[in-house]
Formats: sequence, structure tokens, C-alpha cells
Amino acid sequence: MEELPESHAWLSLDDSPSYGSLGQDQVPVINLNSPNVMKLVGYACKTWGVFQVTNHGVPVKLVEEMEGACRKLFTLPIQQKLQAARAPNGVSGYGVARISSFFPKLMWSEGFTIVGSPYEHARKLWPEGYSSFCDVIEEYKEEMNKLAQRLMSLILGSLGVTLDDVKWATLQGPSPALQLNSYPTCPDPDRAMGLAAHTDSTLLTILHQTNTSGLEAHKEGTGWVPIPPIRHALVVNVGDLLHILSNGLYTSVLHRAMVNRTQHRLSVAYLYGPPSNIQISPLPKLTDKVHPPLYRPVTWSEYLGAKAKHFNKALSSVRLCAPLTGFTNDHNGVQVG
Ligand SMILES: C=C1C[C@]23C[C@H]1CC[C@H]2[C@@]12CCC[C@@](C)(C(=O)O1)[C@H]2[C@@H]3C(=O)O
Ligand SMILES: O=C(O)CCC(=O)C(=O)O
Ligand SMILES: [Fe+2]
Repeated sequence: MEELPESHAWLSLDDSPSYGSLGQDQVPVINLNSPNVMKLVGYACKTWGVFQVTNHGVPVKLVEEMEGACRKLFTLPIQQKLQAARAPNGVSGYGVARISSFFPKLMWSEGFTIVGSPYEHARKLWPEGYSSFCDVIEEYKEEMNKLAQRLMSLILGSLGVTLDDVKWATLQGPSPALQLNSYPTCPDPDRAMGLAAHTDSTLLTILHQTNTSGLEAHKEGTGWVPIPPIRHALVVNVGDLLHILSNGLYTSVLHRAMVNRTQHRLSVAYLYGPPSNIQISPLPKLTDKVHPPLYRPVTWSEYLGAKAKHFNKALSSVRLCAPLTGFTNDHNGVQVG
């Protein structure tokens, strides 16, 4: 394709995003073997809501295999991918981003969501070779789960809370989600949007990105800041449920993915939530008369429903005594509703 179709043009040529940071304000990179790692993680969650981790213990080979599986999936012919299309009201499968319906323009990306077992959809993609794909997915989920638990205990620790205060944190969560994203090369990347600005509904999200820039985080007072790929590092996002749990101390970060003219970019997000029947509410240790709980209790599945319905107003929809406002989307075109 030589020209960007109008259906995918988010920005006019003269309102390309301006970066608030001129390289000064950078998303923290944390070595998980640092002696003061808990403090570093807490500070990053408080000031940014996103950070990169190195020495995370996830085998490099497994991440590479996951990336390879992802590349193989997205290079399948479109007819094949459509065999595994997400059902109209379903969660798993191939398709456009779930949040697409909230925007008037189309995003320059395709995705494959895996909740629960990948087998059903994988069999449709690869009637013969599905089992090696599924093996990689299962192993990746297992490793990510270990890392997510470790990060959660650091995060809770940084809030002055122990795993004993949050019994569910040691339980096995519900099947987490894996979101594979593909951003093909784009003839007019300055006017297109790969994945529009959003926060994740999770407690936290762990993301692997290929060696192509595109991911950006929004920081209050600074603007959009690129999160450059670092070899062997993973990106960790604070999600809405952690924002609720920390009574707003740790902010779920607004982020988006831009596209590239010459490089096909891929990312793999592991979306980590609490067990599905557990009510998440601000930690009692963090609330008192001066700091009343800001959110009502909500379960993971209830919150996903709120997100599907209200999108950027989902957090305020569970907020106690506060106006219904969402983040504004000044930087990425018009938003519907
Ligand atoms: C477990 C989840 C979390 C979901 C919905 C469901 C499966 C796919 C996840 C994502 C992944 C891409 C961004 C997001 C905003 C989207 O559109 O789909 C995420 C959403 C959420 O964090 O709300
Ligand atoms: O592709 C990226 O870097 C971002 C993906 C993302 O935000 C998501 O899948 O939730
Ligand atoms: Fe995200």
C-alpha cells in the first residue's frame, strides 16, 4: 500500500504529536538484582506507572521462541488468520483491538488474544503444527506468572503491605491473558495509530517488544515519552486494578503504540489480574480518615465488563463520590463518546 487510507488517518499532517520530553525524562530501567529494588519499583510505580526490568529471570530463549511464534502467526495468509477470528462477543482469537469501537478511525495493527487454552484457535491456524505453538504459549505464561508474582510482592512491599495482608495474591490467578500485537509497516506513520492510548485493566502487564520503537507512555506534565526497546528487558505497566488496590497511589499508565515506515513491529503483552472472584478494593492499610477509600470493591471480571462498556471512564465508574471523567485523548485524534 502506497498511501494511508482516510479510514486510518488519525492525525492531520500539522498536528503530529510533540514529545514533551527531549530525552530528559526517561522511563526508569530497573535491574531486578539491585539491592534496593523494592524502593526503585515503588518509586517507578508512583511517578510513572511504567518501568523496564532487566535481570528478570525469564529465559532469553523462551522470549525469542515466543517472538518467533508471534511472527509466524501474523505472517500467515489472512484467510488462515480469519479462521481463528474472535467471535463478536468473545475475548480470544484474531482481530482488531477490543477498544477499536470507541474510536472513529481504524488502528494500524492486528492482534491475537489468548485467554485460557490456546488450542481451539491454534488448531484453526495450524491444523497440523499447532502443538509446538501451544507449548511455547504455555511455557511463556508460566514464566510470566512467576515474574508477575515476584513483581507483585515487590510492589506490595513498597506499599508497606505483606503478602499476608493480601491472601489472594499468593493464590493462582485466573487464566491470565496474552495479547499478541502486530504493527505492519505503514506508508504514513506520522498520521497513523498502531494502538490508541489506553490503560490496561490489569494489576500489571508485562510486555516484550521487538527491536523497533513505537511504544509510548504518557506522563503528567511531560507528555508522550517513547519507551525504547532494550535488548532482553521487559516493560512493566501498572494497570487499573493496581491503581484501585493502592488507592490511587500507583497510577495506571496511559500508553499507546505508534507505527513505523520500514519495520514490522511485534509485541507480546502478558496481562496479569487477580483470581476472578476476588473483590479488589483499596488496601485497608492505605486508608484512614484523611485518606478515605477512593474506589468501591470490584472483581476482575466485573471490571473488564466496565472497561468494555465505558473504556476510559471505567475507573471513574467504580470511583466513590467523584465525577465521571475520563482521560482526554487530545493527542491521538477524535474520540467517540
Ligand atoms: C484480560 C483482558 C484485558 C484486555 C481485555 C482482556 C483481553 C485483552 C486485553 C487487552 C489487550 C490490549 C489492550 C486492551 C485495553 C484491549 O483492548 O485488550 C486490553 C484489555 C484491558 O486491559 O482492558
Ligand atoms: O505494542 C505495544 O507496545 C503495546 C501493546 C499494549 O499496550 C497492549 O497490548 O496492551
Ligand atoms: Fe496496553
